[in-house]
Amino acid sequence: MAISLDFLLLKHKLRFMDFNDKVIWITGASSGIGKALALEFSKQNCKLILSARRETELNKVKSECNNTEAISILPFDLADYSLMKPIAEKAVSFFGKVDILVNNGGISQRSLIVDTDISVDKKLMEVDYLGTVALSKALLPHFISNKSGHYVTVTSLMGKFGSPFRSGYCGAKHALHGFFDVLRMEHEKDNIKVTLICPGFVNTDVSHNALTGDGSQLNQLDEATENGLPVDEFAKRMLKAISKEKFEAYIGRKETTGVFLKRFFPKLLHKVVTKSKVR
Ligand SMILES: NC(=O)c1ccc[n+]([C@@H]2O[C@H](COP(=O)([O-])OP(=O)(O)OC[C@H]3O[C@@H](n4cnc5c(N)ncnc54)[C@H](O)[C@@H]3O)[C@@H](O)[C@H]2O)c1
Repeated sequence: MAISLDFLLLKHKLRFMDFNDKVIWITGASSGIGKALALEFSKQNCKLILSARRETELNKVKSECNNTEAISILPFDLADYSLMKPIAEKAVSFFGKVDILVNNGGISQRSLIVDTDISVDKKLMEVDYLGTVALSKALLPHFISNKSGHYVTVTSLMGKFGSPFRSGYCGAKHALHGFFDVLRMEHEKDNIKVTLICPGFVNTDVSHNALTGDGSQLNQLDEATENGLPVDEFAKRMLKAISKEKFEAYIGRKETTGVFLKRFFPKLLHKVVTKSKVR
């Protein structure tokens, strides 16, 4: 009995050992998945840097976390992707290093291609793709000189297969997979890791904040998102995937089978998604 208890404790310790004394920088930390990650990470013995655009919202999240003295706030807009170098330098200056960058900030979309102004496609690429890529590139010299670093990028199942009403979003999220697969290959020699997290439906304000065809916000919670995984459960599963240094993790309910269908039965997936009432 004593041996099995020791074994369980060791297993538990091993699972979370990775985050001990680590500095973890989370973008999109003001709400939803980013906020849930901040709360979950703050239970570990690590230091956090929380980013999003709104300083007051970030301070609210910080005040709900454990161990607030080990948390710094760094507000910025992912769309200002030419400013990422000084932002990365500032992040490193807080605790002297960054070990894990969680690229979570992003916006979604709810509009048919035919109704979507090209400025909306541009905005989705700027925030979801270029902002994330520019930030990751700005931090790369630090990871290389440390001979260590972990990029954790939240894409979506929509980064693995398409779904109506999300053309620009799918484009940006697919592009992230291309970029980070190459980064993983080019910098394995520098001990740099890449984990791509692909959420299914998670109960957050993501659809509320999604862009419509003219660039305005949808301002409503869609049913599938509302019935999605509870965000705290999602965050726990995401931490597990990060600690295991997975290449990719699909976190959701039955919608994750879409990845398998796309790979082996693409025409069946096409039929299922096209006929689906879930939006
Ligand atoms: N919730 C889901 O069902 C779901 C599914 C798949 C993927 N995702 C992805 O998860 C990530 C988090 O989304 P969420 O569900 O928590 O939604 P959310 O809208 O609650 O959170 C998005 C976060 O990104 C930040 N953000 C948006 N635009 C920004 C900008 N220009 N600059 C800086 N920060 C910006 C927001 O302030 C917020 O903190 C996103 O990348 C989203 O695409 C979510």
